[in-house]
Amino acid sequence: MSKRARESRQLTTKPLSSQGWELTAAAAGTMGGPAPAVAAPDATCTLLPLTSFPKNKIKVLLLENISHTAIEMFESERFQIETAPGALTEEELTEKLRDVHVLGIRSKMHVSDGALKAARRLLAIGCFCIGTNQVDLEAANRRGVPVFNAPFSNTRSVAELVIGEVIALARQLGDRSSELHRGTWKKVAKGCYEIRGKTLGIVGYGHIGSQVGVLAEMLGMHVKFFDIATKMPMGNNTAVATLDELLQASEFVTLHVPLSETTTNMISAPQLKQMKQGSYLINASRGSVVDLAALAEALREGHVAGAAVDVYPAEPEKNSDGFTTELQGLPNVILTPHIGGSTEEAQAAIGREVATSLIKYVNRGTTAGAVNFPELDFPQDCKSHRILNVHQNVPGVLRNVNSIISDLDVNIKAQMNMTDSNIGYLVMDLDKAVSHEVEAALRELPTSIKTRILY
Ligand SMILES: NC(=O)c1ccc[n+]([C@@H]2O[C@H](COP(=O)([O-])OP(=O)(O)OC[C@H]3O[C@@H](n4cnc5c(N)ncnc54)[C@H](O)[C@@H]3O)[C@@H](O)[C@H]2O)c1
Ligand SMILES: O=C(O)CC[C@@H](O)C(=O)O
Repeated sequence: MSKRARESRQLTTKPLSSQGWELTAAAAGTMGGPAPAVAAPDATCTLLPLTSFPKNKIKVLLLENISHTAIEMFESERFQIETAPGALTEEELTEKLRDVHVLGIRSKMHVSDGALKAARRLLAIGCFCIGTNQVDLEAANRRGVPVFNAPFSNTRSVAELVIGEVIALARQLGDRSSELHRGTWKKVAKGCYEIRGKTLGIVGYGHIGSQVGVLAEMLGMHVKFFDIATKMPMGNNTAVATLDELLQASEFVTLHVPLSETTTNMISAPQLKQMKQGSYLINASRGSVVDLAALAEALREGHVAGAAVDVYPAEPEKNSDGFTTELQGLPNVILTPHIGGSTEEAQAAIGREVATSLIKYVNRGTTAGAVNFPELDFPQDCKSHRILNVHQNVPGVLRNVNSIISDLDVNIKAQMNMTDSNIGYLVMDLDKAVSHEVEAALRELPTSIKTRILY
């Protein structure tokens, strides 16, 4: 008998008694909203507690004005909730994360490996937005923390803003409006155009880019796109082979790529030179995709006739903070404070979507939709007791885990393990509850990163 097996013989199974916090069907039903909340347990599920941890000890920290729809869902779960309107400094976040289980952020809050290291209790991070570049995803993965986002809840809002900006740039609306606010009546047609028949070039033809393409075509524009992946063209949109080809063919260029090594400064002086004389640039992706100094120069020279910019390489953490950019004061430049996805509809939908993912992970260990983690969505048998083990992806982990379990008086009802290049994620359902000593034995395995027993 192995040493581990001998040790595990002393471990016990344990009847679930008053330690369990029972999620009643009524409580689950109050989550509300059109998006599916955590599925209500069926009637038989009330025979066993669905979680073996006191839910009111789960601490949720929500930064950057996350929608009330998310707050209501966490409240229904009876989690403790703390909110703050803006992002924190790294030091403030590191301090706060020491006893937080769930962190919710939007695009401003940078989550570094240093902050994650101190976050010993952190179970999951929710980015209540599309972009996840603000989080060190690799570090979160290595530390066993899945990161969730809302991949398309604000897609339409961004696409509509971009279409509005195409028209606003073509008609110099920003300048005309500011002039009238200052009392200057300047009725001109020079340099103002219809968008019908013009070419819109889309860089990055994913969720947002393709939606913009559909709307632009409905307004009579020709639409071309460039993407590093092969994409199915919508309607009469056509793919081009290179970024230069797109820039040379378009009156309007709009950017919809994620921030990455390949997209940082992808529009800089050489690319701006490739754009047509008198064309327009729109950036509602990420600030560092465009070299703003080069854009300012192209605007001053008149080579670019206007620009609409929603995102900046450095953005203020709070609404009250000051802001400067080299684009301020230039003609026909529309500046917006990163509001592409900021509509009532989008924020409410994002709140529900990301809160649902986080609650499912806390309550059941479901990682479907995580952007940095092996994805497991394991059917729930309400009479099972679930163990979750995030571990290093090395040989022998299952052997060691099973040697702890196999000497107990329990049946393994189901077991699923998914791995990526760094970590593995094991979900195991047992027919009986096991004691905290078993949990501790699993946690102490040298390969274990995070271990939880749910119910
Ligand atoms: N302004 C806002 O408020 C706001 C709101 C939502 C999203 N965003 C930003 O928009 C980005 C795009 O969102 P999405 O939902 O369309 O993402 P998506 O993942 O659906 O699409 C991105 C597309 O870009 C392509 N791509 C990646 N690298 C490329 C490269 N080097 N050259 C050409 N194409 C490349 C991908 O293949 C993909 O098709 C997000 O990552 C986010 O940063 C901004
Ligand atoms: O809400 C935000 O802070 C940013 C939204 C947007 O940039 C996104 O990535 O979804």
